[in-house]
Order: sequence, then C-alpha cells, then structure tokens
Amino acid sequence: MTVLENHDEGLSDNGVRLSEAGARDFFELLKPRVMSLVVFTAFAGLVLAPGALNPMLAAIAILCIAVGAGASGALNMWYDADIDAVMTRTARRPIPAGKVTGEEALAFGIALSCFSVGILGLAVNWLSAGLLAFTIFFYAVIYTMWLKRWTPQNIVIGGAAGAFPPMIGYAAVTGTVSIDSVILFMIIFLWTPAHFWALALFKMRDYGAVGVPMLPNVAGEGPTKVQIVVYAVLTALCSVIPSFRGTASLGYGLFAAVLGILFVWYALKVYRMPEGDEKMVPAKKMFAYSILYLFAIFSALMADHVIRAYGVTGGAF
Ligand code: HEM
Ligand SMILES: CC(C)=CCC/C(C)=C/CC/C(C)=C/COP(=O)(O)OP(=O)(O)O
Repeated sequence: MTVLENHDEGLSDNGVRLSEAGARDFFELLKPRVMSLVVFTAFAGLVLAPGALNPMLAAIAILCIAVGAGASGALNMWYDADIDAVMTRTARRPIPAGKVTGEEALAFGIALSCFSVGILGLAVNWLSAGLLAFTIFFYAVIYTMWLKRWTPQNIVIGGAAGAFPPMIGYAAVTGTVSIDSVILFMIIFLWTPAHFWALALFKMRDYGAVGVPMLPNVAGEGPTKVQIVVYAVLTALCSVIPSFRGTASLGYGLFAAVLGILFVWYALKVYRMPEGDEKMVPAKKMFAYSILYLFAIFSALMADHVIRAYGVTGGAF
C-alpha cells in the first residue's frame, strides 16, 4: 500500500508532493536500532524510580518515549538529508534514497512529537511530558540544526539529549527530578563522547566529505584518542556512584567496576592504535563494546534493584 493511492501524480489535495513510501520506510525514519537502547534506558529509569506506576500507564509512558525518540530521529533525518546523501553510512536512508520526501519526514516527525508529548502529559504527568518535549527539541534543534555543523564539541553538549530518557522514565513514576535520576543522566552523558568518537575515528572521511566538524577531523586522531580515554574513565567512575550512595548494592558496584575497567582498556587500545591505521580495528571494537557496556550497566542496575526490592538475596550485599 502506498501513500499515493488517492492522489493524482503524487500530489495531495493541498499540492504537497507525496512519495511512494511504505510503512517500512517511515519506520526507518525512527532510527529504530539506535532508539532501542534509548528506550531501554528510559525503561530502566522507570524501574529504578521509587514507587510504582500502574502497568498500563508504564506501558503508555514507554510507548510515548519510544515514539518521541523516533520522532526526533525523523526530524534529524529531515534536516540532515543533504549530508546523509553524501556519506556512505547514511546514503541509503529513506530521504536520500528517494523513498520518503523531506516534507513527509518533517510532517511525520512533528506529528509524532506532538502525539507522544500530548499523550504522555495527559495520561501520566506533565513533568515527564515536558522533559520529553525538551529532549526532542534538544536533539532535533540544538544538536542537529545548530551544534552538529558548528563545533567539534557538538556531541559533548548534544549528548545531553541522549542522556535524558532515564530521567523521563523516572519522572513518569515520581513526578520529580532527583539526584538519582541525575546520576543515570550523567552515566549516559559521560559515555556518549567515547561511544561516538570511536565511530567518528573510522568514519572520518565521511564527516570530512560533508564538512561536519567532528573532533577527529578538526583536532586530529591524537587528541581525539586522549579524549576517548578521559571520557571512558569518567564514565567508569560515574557508573559505580549508585553503590557508594547505597541505591545499588556492592555486587552491582563490583560488576560496574569490571565493565568500566574493560571500557577503559578498550579506550587504551584505541589510544595505542597507530596514527592513520586504515583498518581501525580497535576503534570498531570500542564502538561495539560501548553499546554492550551501556546495555549491561542499565541491565545490572535494574537486576540489582529488583533483587534488593524482592529480597532474593535475603538482604543487602
Ligand atoms: C549525541 C549523541 C550520539 C551520537 C552523535 C551518536 C552517534 C551514533 C552513530 C552515528 C551511530 C551509527 C548509526 C547508524 O549508522 O545507524 C550510532 C549507533 C548507535 N548508537 Fe549512538 N550516538 C549518540 C548517542 C547514543 C545514545 C544516547 C544511545 C543509547 C542510549 C545510542 C545508541 C546507539 C546504538 C544502540 C547504536 C547502534 C545502532 C546499530 O546497531 O546500527 N547512541 N550512534
Ligand atoms: C526521548 C528522545 C527524544 C530521545 C532522543 C535520544 C537521542 C538524542 C539519541 C541520539 C542518537 C543518535 C543517533 C545521534 C546521532 O545523531 P547524528 O545526526 O549525529 O547521527 P547520524 O549521522 O547517524 O544521523
């Protein structure tokens, strides 16, 4: 089925050009693979918050965060269609591939943003809805339209957008922002540079071709590698804070410490990688491990919380 079916020559009643896009193309606009981890961290925020949300409302909250995150991805793809068309990694995305028009992606992104924020506010609470709206705005406008093409610190500041989801999940349950949700935010915020610059190192040519000032292109490989090590250390330190605060067990702290040491170890491998290395194997491994790392940290926090809440170990560690 296509959107064209009721329209002559691909024009809608108001003259906007429509493509022959299918549901799959619109689904791709939501950046589903990246957003799956975003939604997972939001779910963790919901689980880790004190108190509980009615299961139906919890499901609505997660759905709204998933739709809002996807909407911000569609808005990012609408604005970045010009550079996505040039980079090999992104050239097959729905807009540069000619499957979805820019207007469709923009309308889709705006509609889903309004829908997700509105439903979250009406069904759950307006603090979480406000945070969701701010996160969409931060990623689509502050990061995509402003920082990304302007400064090599784009992802350090812009990374805040990806760090908000657990705070949104937490606020959905408690109606508040607390120090514990700020710590979840900080783990992702400090993780993002190491996650992204590892990828940017082996995609330097792509970013160079479109003039996006990613750190490896502007500062060079050496300073980028140093920054990757610094942020990996900060991430590892931040991820054990819940144990020190007593909101997670010592068992979690030890697990997070091992994962963190591995994160720093991968970063050091990147640091020692020869300048100009064509294959960039350590950077590719670091990028892959970064995803596993965040997934494991949030899984461990949730498992620890559930074990402590239901007394499976018969008490605190
Ligand atoms: C400003 C912040 C971030 C930047 C610039 C960034 C950048 C990227 C890029 C360019 C990719 C490759 C995507 C592709 O080609 O499809 C990627 C992959 C990925 N990112 Fe990030 N990322 C950021 C934050 C996050 C956050 C906050 C999460 C989750 C919490 C995340 C999770 C992922 C995942 C799961 C993948 C792998 C997707 C796949 O398997 O194709 N990223 N990231
Ligand atoms: C709830 C909510 C709104 C969540 C949003 C979460 C968020 C901001 C995730 C960032 C993920 C991401 C792929 C960034 C890369 O953007 P890019 O444009 O630099 O990467 P690209 O070149 O692959 O498009």
